Amino acid sequence: MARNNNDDDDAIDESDCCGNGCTNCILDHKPQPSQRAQLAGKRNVILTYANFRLLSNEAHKADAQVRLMHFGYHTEHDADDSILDIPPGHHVMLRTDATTPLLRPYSPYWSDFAAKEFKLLIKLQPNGPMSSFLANLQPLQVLQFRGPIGGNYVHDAKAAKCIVIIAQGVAIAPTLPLVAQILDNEDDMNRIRHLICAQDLEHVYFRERLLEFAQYWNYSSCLYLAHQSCTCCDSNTPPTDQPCEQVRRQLRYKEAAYTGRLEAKQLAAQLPVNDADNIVVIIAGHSSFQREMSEQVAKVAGVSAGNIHLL
Ligand SMILES: Cc1cc2nc3c(=O)[nH]c(=O)nc-3n(C[C@H](O)[C@H](O)[C@H](O)COP(=O)(O)OP(=O)(O)OC[C@H]3O[C@@H](n4cnc5c(N)ncnc54)[C@H](O)[C@@H]3O)c2cc1C
Repeated sequence: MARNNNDDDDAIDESDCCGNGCTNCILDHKPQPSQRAQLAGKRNVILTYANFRLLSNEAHKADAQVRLMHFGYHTEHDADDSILDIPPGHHVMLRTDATTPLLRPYSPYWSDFAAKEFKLLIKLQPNGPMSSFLANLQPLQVLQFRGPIGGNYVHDAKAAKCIVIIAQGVAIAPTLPLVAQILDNEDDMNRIRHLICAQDLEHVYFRERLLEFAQYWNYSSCLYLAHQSCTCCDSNTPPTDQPCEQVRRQLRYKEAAYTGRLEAKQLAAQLPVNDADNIVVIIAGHSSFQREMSEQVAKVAGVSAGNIHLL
């Protein structure tokens, strides 16, 4: 059961941190009133812990441990003076004290400003305390979220750079609003290379959405499928630049894939040569993945730390 929201001041202290060493910790990135909310003259409901009701909870077709959860703002006194603003690339903190107090960050892949709703893609971790709690959620159950937290990457629509977005597994979620923001703005001349690391094609989340993105002149993507199986290759078959015929037949128009991990050689092929100042790299994934990828992009393309952003 969610707590009553009677502590709704905006103070942040040590107890607001989940202790997992997040790159964008709430202690350094306090939720700030958004420009959009200020322009609209409205209150952003999520700036302090707010109640959200679970509207739907679907298992992903390839993996029952991956859930698509849709939440809507819940209040008994909803005067129309509020909005929900979670800018692209930001996350929110989920707080629960069902059994013991727990705090965990989650990154919405979709949110609606006026309807005050958002969606999460959640991978339930074996034996994870928050995962166990989420696995047993009931329809319409009310949870408490606070945010938006982030701001490590501030997009410049006038920059005309090559934005390389590297996403691992469910961490593709916060990269979708970032991509959509660029593609939806006709005046934005930045180009996006979306490098998506997944175990296999079945685990490429939001594949249809990625195919929609591929219609735009300034978007391209490549899937890195570390454990793609087929009947023609075995574990001794070395990865090649082109997937085998069987995997190729499963790809859709404008879909590029590589059956292996994204490593230095593949990164070097994706990053523009001798143009480090015009490359911006955004990395979404587990902290060890973020560390490894940051080191690789710095090494293979000389991208400076200031142009590498971790979500
Ligand atoms: C900024 C940020 C945003 C996040 N957004 C999302 C999101 O949108 N969806 C989502 O499912 N999770 C997300 N996470 C992870 C999430 O906060 C929890 O860690 C996760 O749900 C597990 O919580 P837990 O309490 O069940 O298990 P924990 O006790 O936190 O973790 C259990 C085990 O799983 C490992 N683990 C946790 N997360 C991952 C991961 N992503 N990949 C591989 N191993 C992992 C931990 O290292 C640990 O060994 C995000 C994390 C951060 C830092």
